[in-house]
Amino acid sequence: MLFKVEMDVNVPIDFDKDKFEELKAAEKARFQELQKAGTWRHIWRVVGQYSNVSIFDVRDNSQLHDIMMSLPLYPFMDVRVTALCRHPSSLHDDDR
Ligand SMILES: O=C(O)CC1=CCC(=O)O1
Repeated sequence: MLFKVEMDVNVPIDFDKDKFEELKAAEKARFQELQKAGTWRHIWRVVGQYSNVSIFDVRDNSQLHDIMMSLPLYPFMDVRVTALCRHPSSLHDDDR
């Protein structure tokens, strides 16, 4: 199942900088693990914002939920999830 996930990262101005760098490194490692597995298919930065738009390919809603809960930066995120399905005109067989 495919989902568009929009993540806005909001870090309190007085949050410990070293701790935040640790969380960012952990987030990057988790992202790259999921990207290699094909689960986190795409990510784009939203220009001018500490936000991204991502496409996830997961088994079901529960798997996406568990992944989101596992993200090190999750406590700082506002997240919007949109379920996607294949467009009938798509040339890509894996759009489902
Ligand atoms: O930088 C972000 O938008 C948050 C994030 C998601 C994956 C990653 O490496 O950083």
